Amino acid sequence: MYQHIKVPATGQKIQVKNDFSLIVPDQPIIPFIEGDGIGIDITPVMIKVVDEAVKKAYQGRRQIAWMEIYAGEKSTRVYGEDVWLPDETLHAAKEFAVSIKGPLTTPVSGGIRSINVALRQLLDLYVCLRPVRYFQGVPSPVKHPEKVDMVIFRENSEDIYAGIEWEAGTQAVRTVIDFLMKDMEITKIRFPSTSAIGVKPVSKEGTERLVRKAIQYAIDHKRQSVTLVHKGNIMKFTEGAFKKWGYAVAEKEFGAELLDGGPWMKLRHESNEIIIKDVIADAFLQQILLRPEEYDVIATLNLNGDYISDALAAQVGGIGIAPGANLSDTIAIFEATHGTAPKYAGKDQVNPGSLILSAEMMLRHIGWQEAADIIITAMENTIKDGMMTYDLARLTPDAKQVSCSGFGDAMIERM
Ligand SMILES: NC(=O)C1=CN([C@@H]2O[C@H](COP(=O)(O)OP(=O)(O)OC[C@H]3O[C@@H](n4cnc5c(N)ncnc54)[C@H](OP(=O)(O)O)[C@@H]3O)[C@@H](O)[C@H]2O)C=CC1
Ligand SMILES: O=C(O)CCC(=O)C(=O)O
Ligand SMILES: [Mg+2]
Repeated sequence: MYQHIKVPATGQKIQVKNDFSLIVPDQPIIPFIEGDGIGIDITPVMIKVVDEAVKKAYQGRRQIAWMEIYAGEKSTRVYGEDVWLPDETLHAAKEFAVSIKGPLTTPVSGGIRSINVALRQLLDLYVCLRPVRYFQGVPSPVKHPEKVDMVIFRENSEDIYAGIEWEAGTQAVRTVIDFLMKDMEITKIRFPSTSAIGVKPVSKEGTERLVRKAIQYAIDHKRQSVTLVHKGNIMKFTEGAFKKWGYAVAEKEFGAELLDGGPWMKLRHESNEIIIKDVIADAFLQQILLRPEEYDVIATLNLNGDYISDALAAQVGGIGIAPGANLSDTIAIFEATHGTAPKYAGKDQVNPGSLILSAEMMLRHIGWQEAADIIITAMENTIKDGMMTYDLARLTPDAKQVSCSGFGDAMIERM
């Protein structure tokens, strides 16, 4: 059935029920994409750590049957030049429901469009979920990194990531600019003959489904607030509408009520009260440095979410320990927040923590909490003992610097 993907004979498929809950066999087949650049370093370490945690938690009763699927540079070697994202990779991600991936390269300016974004869009993985928390002992540029405990819900299917843009100087951009100036009577394009144009679609449906997930998460995890982060003062009909539609979801679907006359709202679920608020994106970026304790669950658009993810990751010690997940109602692909860090590729040097913590999220997603807990404790103890990869070690005077694989081994020793 598959051309290059070898389905392990020993495992079984995870199934998704009509209510979107999962039926997880004891030997689930989990597809993985190795990833470009440092993917070659971090992915094997992640698999080793996860296998050990699962072994410790379930003494052989449960085991992941890993199945390699291909995207990015490795795909072009397996399937042939120019095949960056084979159909069967998309098919496997759907069929097996839960996967994990390493980072994939996207060239700047020309060349292919992002395979990462394509995966999210083609599979309609509309939530990019990125929790940001502090691990004791990690060096941080701020005085109180422990005050950061936020969960970012980044809209993952629209905004300027839709890739609708036309290059300056082309016939296509001239057609678009002519249309804007003649038919739409736009007079504000400052340099029409040398402009490129990009389009930013933001929809009511896309906003509602994202904000719905963020509020539900806040309810399920007893969080204090959901903040809609937008630049609605400038982009009124896209980012401004995100704010308006977001509040409307809180009111209509969750029964939230205006707080002190609004626009902030509050909703009550059992004994928990959740504040729904909004903040303009630039103000948010300074406030997360000054008063991070005031922010909890964050719901935001695609580009804002991209910037915020890296900024918050830095605040708790960097992108080496920043995990994430791309989710639809039926499919999940876990991945780190960072990219391929090409200068470190193949050097066994970078921090595998982000991908390991992404796998920890994956274990929780399939209900294997015991294995996930083992990973968290091992990560905490490894860092507490001063065992760190270069990124954290260079900022920690007493650190015992370890390699990428050395960090994985140090975690396993502490399980
Ligand atoms: N989801 C994905 O697959 C993503 C892919 N990308 C792609 O990755 C490529 C490179 O992007 P770039 O902008 O350089 O961003 P990267 O995140 O790849 O790297 C930027 C810097 O972050 C640090 N870093 C990243 N990963 C780690 C790690 N695991 N451990 C320790 N430090 C780390 C390094 O800092 P230092 O130099 O200080 O040591 C590195 O130079 C691009 O093609 C981009 O499109 C980018 C983001 C996400
Ligand atoms: O697709 C890419 O190359 C970059 C993606 C990215 O920055 C992200 O997912 O945070
Ligand atoms: Mg990013």
